[in-house]
Amino acid sequence: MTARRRKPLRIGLIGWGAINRHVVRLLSRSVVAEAVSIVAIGVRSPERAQDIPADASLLTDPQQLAGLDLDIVAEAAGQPAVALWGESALRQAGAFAVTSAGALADTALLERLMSVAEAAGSQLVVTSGALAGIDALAAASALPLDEVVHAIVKPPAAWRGTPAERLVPLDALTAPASFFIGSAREAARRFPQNANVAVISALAGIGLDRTRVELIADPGIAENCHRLSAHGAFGRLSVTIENRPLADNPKSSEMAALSLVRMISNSVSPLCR
Ligand SMILES: NC(=O)C1=CN([C@@H]2O[C@H](COP(=O)(O)OP(=O)(O)OC[C@H]3O[C@@H](n4cnc5c(N)ncnc54)[C@H](OP(=O)(O)O)[C@@H]3O)[C@@H](O)[C@H]2O)C=CC1
Ligand SMILES: O=C([O-])CC(=O)C(=O)O
Repeated sequence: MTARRRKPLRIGLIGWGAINRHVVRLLSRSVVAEAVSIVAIGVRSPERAQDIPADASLLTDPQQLAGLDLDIVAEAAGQPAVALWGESALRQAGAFAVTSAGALADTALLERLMSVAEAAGSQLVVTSGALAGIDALAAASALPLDEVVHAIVKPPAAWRGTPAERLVPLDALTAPASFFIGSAREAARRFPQNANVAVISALAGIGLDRTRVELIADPGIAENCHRLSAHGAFGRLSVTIENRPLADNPKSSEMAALSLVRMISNSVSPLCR
């Protein structure tokens, strides 16, 4: 990404839940702590937004991003928040980093945000989220790709409160159960809290309709796992990551927060890695 490099980097966060709270904790202990400043937090329910960073303003309306001179607005608030905050973020900051990437399965929204970014000279950034291997998949897509398959395997608890409850007996499972096979677009639409990653792999590789996604509940694991495989003119890719779930939200992985921390650190550090 091409955020202006200066110190401190002025960051706005959208959402003050498990991921963004953890991002702030991790940044405050990191080597870039002095080089970043959380200046605003956009929330839906201000009465629930406890313990926000001392210098941050609490925002409830996207128009309040104006005048804050932001470098990055980083979203981790859920898919509806992307449409709600995205246009204003792209007009007011150098970059809008999306964690709820499933929102971008709506092609009209994706195209609208890209055209706002183009007009404003900013960037819509799809963070790698809970995934591993996205850098290689995106690089591989410069040559023809034949197939990308993404299996999302989570413990039954991570699928509670989602349509999986109607497709598989989550509490009675004794072995892994596959309950969805379909396109990345459909996975993200039906499982908005668990399959944002499907859109990340799709946008990196062969798109929302050609990327095949399988969803699995596995009572034998404690981690949120992603198995990504691809082949094409570049060769073959096969990557598995076993993510520790976040203590405050078992649907989300530690790595989703770590990816945001990496993106922010790379925007301010003299070494981008
Ligand atoms: N790309 C990836 O790999 C991953 C993506 N995700 C995505 O990240 C999202 C956030 O995850 P996580 O932090 O664990 O979720 P949480 O549920 O812990 O936190 C989400 C927070 O966002 C707030 N929120 C909801 N709507 C809005 C809005 N319109 N504007 C501002 N804030 C809002 C909620 O506030 P309240 O309810 O109090 O109003 C809540 O505090 C998930 O919903 C999912 O879409 C998650 C994991 C991995
Ligand atoms: O954290 C994960 O493993 C992935 C996830 O929840 C999502 O894509 O929404």
